[in-house]
Amino acid sequence: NESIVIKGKQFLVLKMIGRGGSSKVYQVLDQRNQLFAVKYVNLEEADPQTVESYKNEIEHLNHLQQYSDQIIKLYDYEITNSYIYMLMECGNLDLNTWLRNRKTVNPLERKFYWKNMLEAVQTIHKHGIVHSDLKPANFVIVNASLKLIDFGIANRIQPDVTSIMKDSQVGTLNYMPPEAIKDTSSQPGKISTKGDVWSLGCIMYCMTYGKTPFQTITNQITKLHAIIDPTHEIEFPDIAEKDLLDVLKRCLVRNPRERISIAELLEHSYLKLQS
Ligand SMILES: Cn1cc(Nc2nc(NC3CCCCC3)c3c(C#N)c[nH]c3n2)cn1
Repeated sequence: NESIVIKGKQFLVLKMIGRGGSSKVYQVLDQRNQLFAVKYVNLEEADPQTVESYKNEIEHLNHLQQYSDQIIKLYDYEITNSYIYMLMECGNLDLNTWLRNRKTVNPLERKFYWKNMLEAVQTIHKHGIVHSDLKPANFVIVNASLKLIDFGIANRIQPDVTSIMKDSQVGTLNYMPPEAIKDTSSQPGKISTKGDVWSLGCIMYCMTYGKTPFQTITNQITKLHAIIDPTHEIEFPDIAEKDLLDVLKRCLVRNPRERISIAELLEHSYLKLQS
């Protein structure tokens, strides 16, 4: 097995967890047999703007460590002109893989994961960051809680055609809010924090009904039209947890101004622990 040296510390690579474009994530062991995740980014094919976006993401990740336990721990990092190494805490599994493998979700587990996701996203919003591309692969399960692993700031380095995009959920439209599609200015920064609420609502919809609201529409253009079409009613099959049904309906409101906020979701009766 190969080893990686970060800031003079040696790590033994156990396996590659995932890869996307020019970045790879490894599961590694340090000398004391502690488990870590190392994200490696090859900067050789990255343009200056992309390098800057990665540095920006790392600075924010480093800064937000202190504000919430629902942000992945970043222990160290090394940036050179040709690569980036980020030494982070290692999750047991990402939420996308976990959702795919689980047929049914335990209601209490779902409620706890929802609280974790809200807290993570509230933390980045409080520091002026809107993710705008939230999906299950952005969260990992560490012991019993969910942690956010990226803020959607770093550009996806255009992969060389040979690289197999195993990064499971790159480019999925299933979590995209209507305003991001309709936003004629198409300035990403223009999307408010309410866009992340829509995406979180799609994740919770999937944890409730086993699929995202528009997953059955396979044609991407038809899907985009359905997301923005007010006459296309999203189905909410009846469930025992009426509070959860209310959460889903309030997150999946097409008008961002009428959509529930993160702060209101954290006060919602669904999160009150009795039941
Ligand atoms: C499948 N699986 C995932 C883990 N754990 C894990 N995956 C991480 N990224 C994964 C890369 C592939 C796509 C899904 C996220 C990171 C991480 C970053 N970035 C920081 N810590 C992590 N821990 C164990 N199995």
